[in-house]
Amino acid sequence: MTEYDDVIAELEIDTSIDLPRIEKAVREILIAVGEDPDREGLQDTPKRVARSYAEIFAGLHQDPGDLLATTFDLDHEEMVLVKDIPFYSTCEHHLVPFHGTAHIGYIPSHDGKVTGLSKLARLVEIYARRPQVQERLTTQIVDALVEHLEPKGALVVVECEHMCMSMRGVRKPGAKTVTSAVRGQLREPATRAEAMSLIIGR
Ligand SMILES: Nc1nc2c(ncn2[C@@H]2O[C@H](COP(=O)(O)OP(=O)(O)OP(=O)(O)O)[C@@H](O)[C@H]2O)c(=O)[nH]1
Ligand SMILES: [Zn+2]
Repeated sequence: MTEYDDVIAELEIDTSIDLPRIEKAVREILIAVGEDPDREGLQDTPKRVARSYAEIFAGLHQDPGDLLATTFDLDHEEMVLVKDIPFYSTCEHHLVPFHGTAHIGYIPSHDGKVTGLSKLARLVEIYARRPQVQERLTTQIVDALVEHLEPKGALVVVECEHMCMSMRGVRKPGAKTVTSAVRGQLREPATRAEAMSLIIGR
């Protein structure tokens, strides 16, 4: 039994996340920026950051295959689209947040294999809760759909604001980055236009 066991259980954290090591590193960062890690307000900060990192990087230890293993046969071969899925991720270049919304559409396989709608939002979480770049987040989501649902087509659109462009660096708050990844039948202009109009027509 370690002092971290209750945290690991509460947050359902994968035990391969090394909480004491994060804590040590955060203490070092505080010293390096010129702070006193032993002053009252900062005493518990390394521990808090370790817990919060375990949460925001939990996706590194989660398998989208497990998530999408449960499918059901609905005989629905038309487009399914879940839009405006909010999420937070962490920029792998600066370790500050980027956040926004994801839109996921797919046309089920010939046998109408579909997944639960919540699983699409959970899929976003698995890939968002990692050190990320927006482009990779977008393609990982669409490729997981293709691999595990074998849809006739799939499309993912992600819109984000990056804190590394807002609070530092170029300092352009409000600038939005939009990325998309399209596979299969959704590459066809008419089908793609239908999906995009469903996303934009909010
Ligand atoms: N393509 C892409 N770039 C990103 C993403 N997140 C951050 N970046 C960019 O990564 C780049 C890193 O550039 P560097 O020159 O190595 O780092 P930097 O000196 O901190 O750059 P500035 O942010 O311009 O101050 C920056 O241009 C960021 O805007 C992302 O999700 N996708
Ligand atoms: Zn960044």
